[in-house]
Amino acid sequence: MNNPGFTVPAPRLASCTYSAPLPGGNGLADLLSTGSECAWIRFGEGMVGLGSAARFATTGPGRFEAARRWWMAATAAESGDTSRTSVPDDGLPRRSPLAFAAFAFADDSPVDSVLVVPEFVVGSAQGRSWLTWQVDLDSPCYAEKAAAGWRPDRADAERRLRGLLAETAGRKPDPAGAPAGTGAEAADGLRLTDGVLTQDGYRAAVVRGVREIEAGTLTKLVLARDAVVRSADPVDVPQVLRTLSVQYRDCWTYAVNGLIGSTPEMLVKVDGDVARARVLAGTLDRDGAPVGTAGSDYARQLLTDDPKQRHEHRLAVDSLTERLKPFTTSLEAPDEPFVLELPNVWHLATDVTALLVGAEGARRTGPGALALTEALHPTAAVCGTPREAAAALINRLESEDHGLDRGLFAGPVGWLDGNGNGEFGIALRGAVVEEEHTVRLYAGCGIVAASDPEAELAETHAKMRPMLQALGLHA
Ligand SMILES: C=C(O[C@@H]1C=C(C(=O)O)C=C[C@H]1O)C(=O)O
Repeated sequence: MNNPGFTVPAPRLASCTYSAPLPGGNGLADLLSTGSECAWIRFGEGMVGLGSAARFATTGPGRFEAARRWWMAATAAESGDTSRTSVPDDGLPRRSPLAFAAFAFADDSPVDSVLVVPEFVVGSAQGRSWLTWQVDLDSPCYAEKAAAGWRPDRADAERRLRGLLAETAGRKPDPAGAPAGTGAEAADGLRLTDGVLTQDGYRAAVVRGVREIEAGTLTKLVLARDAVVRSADPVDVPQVLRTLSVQYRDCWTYAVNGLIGSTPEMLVKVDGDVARARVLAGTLDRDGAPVGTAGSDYARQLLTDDPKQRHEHRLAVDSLTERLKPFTTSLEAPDEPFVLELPNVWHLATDVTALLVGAEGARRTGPGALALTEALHPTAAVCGTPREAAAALINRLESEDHGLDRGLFAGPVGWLDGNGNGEFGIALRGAVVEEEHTVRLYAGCGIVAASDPEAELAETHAKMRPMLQALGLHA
């Protein structure tokens, strides 16, 4: 690699992974303590990253390619001993080295897309837990030892982990000073305001979007708005994530570099030769809806049987399958969507499964998670149809008219390993921690010819509800 395309040299990562109980003996989410951890949790399982071994930041249309090249260089030292599957040998998921990642939605966003390589990754899946220690062999701490042949091992890992946990315990926010997270008192110190794209601005943008659709420029467009929560006390990010991971168990709770949330939508998951996605589009607020069986009937009537919702959903599924297909030897996407029930909303959902090309032989020759993410992002679930026309109109109606840059919102967020495996969700139902007392929330809706501005605005409220409630607001 003569011209890797980055000025700071890539690290030379080495790692060791071993079976171990979760530190502290509680659940994964309980490892979140300072707010600077990385996280990826669903149904109580997943991974939490502690500390930092290396980091890469980039912007622009080449952000995925730059990240991919940096990651290839960083993991080259360990890439000799890999098989493609993430569940090999002694039953431990082979996910090392591992980075958490978040990418900006737009090619021209000034916001950094990042790869974060935590020093420790604590993982849990199928009742097993493990620890991975990752170091940069060229960093001042290890260079001399590494030159003499040293490589990370379990004994050193355990020593280092004890040190790291003691350090972070010292930085833990004072629980007495943290917001309680529920109840009227908690809401007292919190203030919710419109963001740069106000609610009035949002209605106006939807009207203009519908007009463009009627004029035939495009078929579907996703428009977003932002809102800001300011808190008298520092925002208790670990508590917010713990709440989300418990209340939205079926969603992927994520934290990377200040981007936090719990998304129900999977852009692409690559495990060995198999790629999976969960496409969502078509939303119904559960607030005020009938409960129990009556609720399911209501959801079926207003989602499954509604041509507007079905149309919106079909466009989102097609945008994913058309772009995924060239990388696959077989692809399954049921014609009939199912209704995904979340605590705040119902969605029309389609799960897609595909077998990737290059499935023969011992090593991956087909695309990895990051290459697929680049090919698939942005789908019509968060951009529109056709993609280019929708992206241009989003730029006009959100950015030029109102100064809203989506930043990492609606971009891919997740993790990747050194073998091309990984999971990238779409960063929805989330927020960016802008500073200790301020978080900016985002939510968007698919706009089609039949869209009503007031109903779309109401839908953004429903989509912000999980984060608002986790922050302690009554929403
Ligand atoms: C854009 C968002 O959600 C997307 C839009 C949806 C819709 O318009 O029905 C549904 C799920 C997501 O694909 C969001 O949550 O902010």
